[in-house]
Amino acid sequence: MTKTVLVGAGAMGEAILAGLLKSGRPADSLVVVEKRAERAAELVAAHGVTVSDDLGVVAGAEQVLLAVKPQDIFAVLDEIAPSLAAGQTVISIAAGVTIASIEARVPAGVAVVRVMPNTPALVSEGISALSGGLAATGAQVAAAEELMSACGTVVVVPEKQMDAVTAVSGSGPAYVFYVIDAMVEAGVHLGLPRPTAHQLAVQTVLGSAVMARDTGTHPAVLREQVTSPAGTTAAALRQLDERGVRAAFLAALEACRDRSAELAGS
Ligand SMILES: NC(=O)C1=CN([C@@H]2O[C@H](COP(=O)(O)OP(=O)(O)OC[C@H]3O[C@@H](n4cnc5c(N)ncnc54)[C@H](OP(=O)(O)O)[C@@H]3O)[C@@H](O)[C@H]2O)C=CC1
Ligand SMILES: O=C(O)[C@@H]1CCC=N1
Repeated sequence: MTKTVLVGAGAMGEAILAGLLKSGRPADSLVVVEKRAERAAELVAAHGVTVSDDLGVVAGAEQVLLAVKPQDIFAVLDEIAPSLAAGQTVISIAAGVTIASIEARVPAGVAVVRVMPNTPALVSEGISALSGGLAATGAQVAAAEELMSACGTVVVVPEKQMDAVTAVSGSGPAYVFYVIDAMVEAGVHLGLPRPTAHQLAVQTVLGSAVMARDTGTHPAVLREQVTSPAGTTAAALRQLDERGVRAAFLAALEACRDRSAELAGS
């Protein structure tokens, strides 16, 4: 029996697929559904997995992981519902889409688990927040946790926190890449060769994240440790404060949360 069927191997689906395979998950325990022949060939060549254009392959799978856009998920659910049966688990990573709206479209006894992953899953450094639905047993939620743990850290959260989670970690890598890109461009502006600016910016973000994680020290304290009296960092941070960067982050994450909530009805 195929253990897991992945429906949708776009940016996030392929990152999860790569994370699963990198963690040692056997390729023959996975089937990917992809309708476009050209994309299917790419996935076979890159990952050595079985790719089908038939959503009927979900029949009998232990887990069906839906990685399609929120705007497409209900059409996919309506198409696969006749092939699903009690005991299977549908895992959705669609932003905003609620567990109840999925449960309403699958047969009774099909477990639903909602997950918000992020793209660092590709390098097994992702973080996924996960909530189980009404029909999901402890064992089914644990199996979903195990699946996602191949892509990095997993935390279980109440579903009502999912829009906020999306604002912090689901969309979060985009903010970090934005910061890296801005630091590289600024470094080039200051006269550094682009490869040097890139290496300095990426390792600085990586080292800072590892330090925040491994020391457990509050980021404000870590920031103070960099900020010598009347020094260079204080001059830089003053510019960030004067230009409203902290307020911009709050507004950005609020907009993200609100868009996630809107997608519930997509
Ligand atoms: N990108 C991210 O960082 C994150 C995304 N998510 C969620 O993941 C989901 C996917 O997002 P993302 O990867 O960015 O989007 P993409 O558009 O990159 O991927 C969506 C994929 O779904 C495929 N698809 C659509 N309909 C079907 C179908 N009927 N059968 C099989 N495949 C289908 C598309 O194929 P085709 O191109 O051939 O139409 C495409 O490959 C969304 O719900 C999003 O909210 C969650 C967390 C993070
Ligand atoms: O931009 C999006 O809608 C998706 C959901 C979280 C990250 N990317």
